[in-house]
Amino acid sequence: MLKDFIRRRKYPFYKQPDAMDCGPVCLKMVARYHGKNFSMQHLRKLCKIGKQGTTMLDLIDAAENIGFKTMAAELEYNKLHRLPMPCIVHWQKEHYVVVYEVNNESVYLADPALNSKIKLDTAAFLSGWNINDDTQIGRVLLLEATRSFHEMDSKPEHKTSLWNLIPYLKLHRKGWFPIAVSLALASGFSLVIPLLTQMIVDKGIQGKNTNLLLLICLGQLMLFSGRMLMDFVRGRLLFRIGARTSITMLKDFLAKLMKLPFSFFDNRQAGDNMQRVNDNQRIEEFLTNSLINFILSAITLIVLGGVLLHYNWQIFLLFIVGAGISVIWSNSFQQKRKMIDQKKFKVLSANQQLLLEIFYAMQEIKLTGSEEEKKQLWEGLQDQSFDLKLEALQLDQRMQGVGAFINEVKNVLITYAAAMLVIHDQVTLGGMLAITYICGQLNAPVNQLVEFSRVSQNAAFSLLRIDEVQQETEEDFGVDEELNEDGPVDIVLDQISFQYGGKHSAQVLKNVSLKIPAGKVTAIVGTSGSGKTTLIKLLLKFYASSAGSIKIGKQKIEAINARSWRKYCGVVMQDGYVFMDTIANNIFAGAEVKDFNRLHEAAKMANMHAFFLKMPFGYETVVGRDGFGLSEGQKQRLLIARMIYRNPDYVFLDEATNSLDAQNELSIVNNLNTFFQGKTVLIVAHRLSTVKNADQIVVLQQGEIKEVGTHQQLLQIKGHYYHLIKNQLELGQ
Ligand SMILES: Nc1ncnc2c1ncn2[C@@H]1O[C@H](COP(=O)(O)OP(=O)(O)OP(=O)(O)O)[C@@H](O)[C@H]1O
Repeated sequence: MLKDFIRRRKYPFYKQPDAMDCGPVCLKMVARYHGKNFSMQHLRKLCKIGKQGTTMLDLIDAAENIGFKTMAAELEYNKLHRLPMPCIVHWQKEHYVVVYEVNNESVYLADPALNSKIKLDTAAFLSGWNINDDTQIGRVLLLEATRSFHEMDSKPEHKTSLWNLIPYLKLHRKGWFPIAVSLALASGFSLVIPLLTQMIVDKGIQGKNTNLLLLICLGQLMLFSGRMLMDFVRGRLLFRIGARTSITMLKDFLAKLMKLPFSFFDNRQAGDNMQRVNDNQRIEEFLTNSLINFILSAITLIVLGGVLLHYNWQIFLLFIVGAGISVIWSNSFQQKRKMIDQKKFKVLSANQQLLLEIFYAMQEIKLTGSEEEKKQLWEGLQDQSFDLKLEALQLDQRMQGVGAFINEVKNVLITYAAAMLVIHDQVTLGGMLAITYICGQLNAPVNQLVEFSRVSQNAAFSLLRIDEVQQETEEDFGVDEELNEDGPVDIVLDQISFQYGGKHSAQVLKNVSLKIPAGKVTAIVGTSGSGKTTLIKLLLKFYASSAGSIKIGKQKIEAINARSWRKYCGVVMQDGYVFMDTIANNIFAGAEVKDFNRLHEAAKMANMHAFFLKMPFGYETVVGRDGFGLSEGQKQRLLIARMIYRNPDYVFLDEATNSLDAQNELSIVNNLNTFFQGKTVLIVAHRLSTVKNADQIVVLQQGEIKEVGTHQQLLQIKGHYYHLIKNQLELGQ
């Protein structure tokens, strides 16, 4: 039994840093079980993790890449115990967990979304594993470590622990000295107070010495005042150190984020990055609160524990046994608490998701009349949440009630034992009071030490998550070449292929070869989803192609520093963003020189000058998400003005005029045609009016180039282009 317990404790467990990391973390746990340590960064890359996480096929590829022989199967529950363990199972149709052991009543599993391993009974396991409710069948990925796995070198994680905070703390050396002094004095106080208590009784009361009594009380008063003053000063110092450390860390974090490639943000949910900002706050809380509480508790325990031992070793032992039983009692509830936490977490996130959807989709809800449906969904979640809260409360009450009873029994026993010692003249009455005072003072530190182990684990995990971002390769790491700029040059794509995910994901671009000539306008047309935006993103170095090469003049795009390249590009994307800032600053965005004459010119070309002048504060009016509202068409024209102000050599427009009315479009397209003179331009558009004057038109269908030519040439061959724009021709555009 004990052997089983020890063995199970050794099963590796890792928590997933990001919402979509369950696949690679499961692989990490299984590899660790077999003795190899692979970093999350490495496994994430192998799993080709995207916003939707990893597919079973990509997980298999990744496992085979590190030397596992794999077999994926759909299997009946009663066969699970015969499989080689550990294995990975598909969980609740959207998640992966590791199963370490299966026996008659229970399944031991490691769910990376939780804080530690859990044991589930068969019914609970089946409810998460079953493919559907009527069967006892689920999906499993079996992994066998082969020779090549054992011969492979580990690629361990960059080492992170709470010690990594030391360089940050060193920045505030001066503040730590007074804190250390205040802690030393605090420990002195905790030593002196029980001794003073004893003196009051033994010397003051029993010796009927009123002067001494007064003196001790005065001394006690001064000690308390001193302690309060020190707590006050320490609180301030800690706040400064914690807040400054957190700001420095946050600054480093944001500086790093800005240097990361676009794919980093594309592959993660925004919530994961926000979570990392919260992680910084958690570390601040750890430094300013938990760490000092821990040190204080440890000092109090050592000093008061020593004094108690000095008074009487039997009472000391009684205290240790009592405290030990109470800690074991609270720990015995861990498993149940974890399971309730898991359910609570799910309900909470579903609740948050639903509320967000209700706020964002209010228009659709009203239009479709689904108010009642959404309300019922929400109420259902509230009922579940209520049941879980009640369950948690009952558990807590049982735990705390019995815990308090154990504590009281311990206190009564100690009082009884101390009283017996007084009766047998082994301890004075003052000594007895000092002992009960000490035992009372020791309860809180014991609980705080237990709590600290949990808080420090969370802080270490937060630090790991922040450090993971610090370890990511920067967009321009080792890429120093500037663009050789003597005016625009040709951009040449040679056999470009691209997939967003792993090798099993869809090919978005297939062998695309294309010359975008310097100083000319190239238009790309094609049905929705044919890869037009993706092509622009490759040209802007947001992604690297899976195969083939892109050259800007004679330089390979991958050799050119991305920031240097983008300096020469003016882009209006389909989902371009208007910052919450003034109109002027929105147009100046990223510009080194702020020239108001040029700003007005750009706005005029985008047909927005007159409109901006009519705004409440003209060009100083704040627009954007929470600013003054702009229509889609006005937003697009502002983005066009921004692009014009940059006066780039290379222009990329992705459906930049699709929200404009015919009148505005005509006039802006005319202005742009003048602006395009001498620039290399790539336009993605559906509207005939935007593309027909292009020097060359490229037709992209399902990631492949089908036709290239001028409007007239393509009309004549009556192929893909003709069919794409036929309706617009008939409409006479
Ligand atoms: N970040 C992404 N991750 C995974 N797949 C993506 C991503 N972005 C686009 N895709 C997929 O790539 C394919 C091409 O998308 P893309 O946006 O390039 O098409 P498009 O031709 O610009 O379409 P539209 O005319 O509708 O804007 C689509 O099937 C889309 O689902």
